[in-house]
Amino acid sequence: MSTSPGETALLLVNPASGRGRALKHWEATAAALHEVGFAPTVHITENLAEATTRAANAAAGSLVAVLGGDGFLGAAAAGARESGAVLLALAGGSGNDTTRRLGLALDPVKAVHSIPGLLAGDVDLGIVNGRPFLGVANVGFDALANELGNRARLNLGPLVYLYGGIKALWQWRNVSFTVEVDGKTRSFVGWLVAVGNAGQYGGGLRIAPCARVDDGLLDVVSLGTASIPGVVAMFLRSYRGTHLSQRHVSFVRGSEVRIRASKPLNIYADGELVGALPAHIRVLPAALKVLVPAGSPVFGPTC
Ligand SMILES: Nc1ncnc2c1ncn2[C@@H]1O[C@H](COP(=O)(O)OP(=O)(O)OP(=O)(O)O)[C@@H](O)[C@H]1O
Repeated sequence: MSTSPGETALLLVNPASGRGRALKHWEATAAALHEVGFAPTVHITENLAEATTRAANAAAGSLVAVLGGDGFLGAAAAGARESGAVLLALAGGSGNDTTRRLGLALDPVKAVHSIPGLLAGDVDLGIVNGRPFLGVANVGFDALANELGNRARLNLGPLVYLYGGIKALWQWRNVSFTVEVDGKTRSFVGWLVAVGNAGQYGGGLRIAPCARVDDGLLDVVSLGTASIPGVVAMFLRSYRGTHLSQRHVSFVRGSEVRIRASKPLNIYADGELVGALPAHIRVLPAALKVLVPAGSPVFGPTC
């Protein structure tokens, strides 16, 4: 992205992200924005909705740098979609999965210094029950792990999701899911349904490893009646994205997804609680512009 001296930019900071990680880094991040030619206005937000409003009120084509986690980034993306502002994801959260998946530096200062070499790519936005998301919408065992991780008292960084997953293994009981993808319905008993846009969650789990943000499609990955060792194996393999060929894992791509379950379950998106099933998930192709490095892993052919 080319910049001219004194160019306006917003820096949105979630003081709660990463249990204080964003707060720790915002001053150095603002200074780095100055160094690359911006005159940033900093907003330390009061809540998630403020990220949406601030990004929605930004000038079209202006930079909105988002220092927070996946949930905060998703909220800002919802606003940038309305204004036409260009988003920069800065890792200030616990998992920072979408920032990682886009291929950006995890050090916010380094990411800002890389701006002159970044490109503004058109990125799809997922919408689950009316709420926009960039990364993954998920329901089942992984959503329970997310919920239990959010309740952890200790500051565990990305390990918070591992902690949540271990706790969830003892609590989860398989459910009967009905999943419709572009009109084709499948019912199965199992562990989870994850709908990927950027496709990564949980601090490094590439649950939908073939997901691209520029294909106008969602990658739907389900896990059926695997044993506990089978589930653990799947999650371990998902760090490398090699789990799709595993028994009980199914993968289908489409633009509209409906999910129901045999008992009340909550669906999460970008690590945030959306609400209860049923869920209707769709994709808005090329909905917003996001800064990415050339050769970003979620643009162009993946697998
Ligand atoms: N002042 C605030 N501004 C914005 N969000 C806030 C604020 N206080 C608490 N939150 C909560 O922060 C959560 C979003 O956190 P965020 O995604 O930025 O970080 P994280 O959960 O630590 O990281 P990750 O999602 O990458 O694992 C939301 O649930 C939101 O309600």
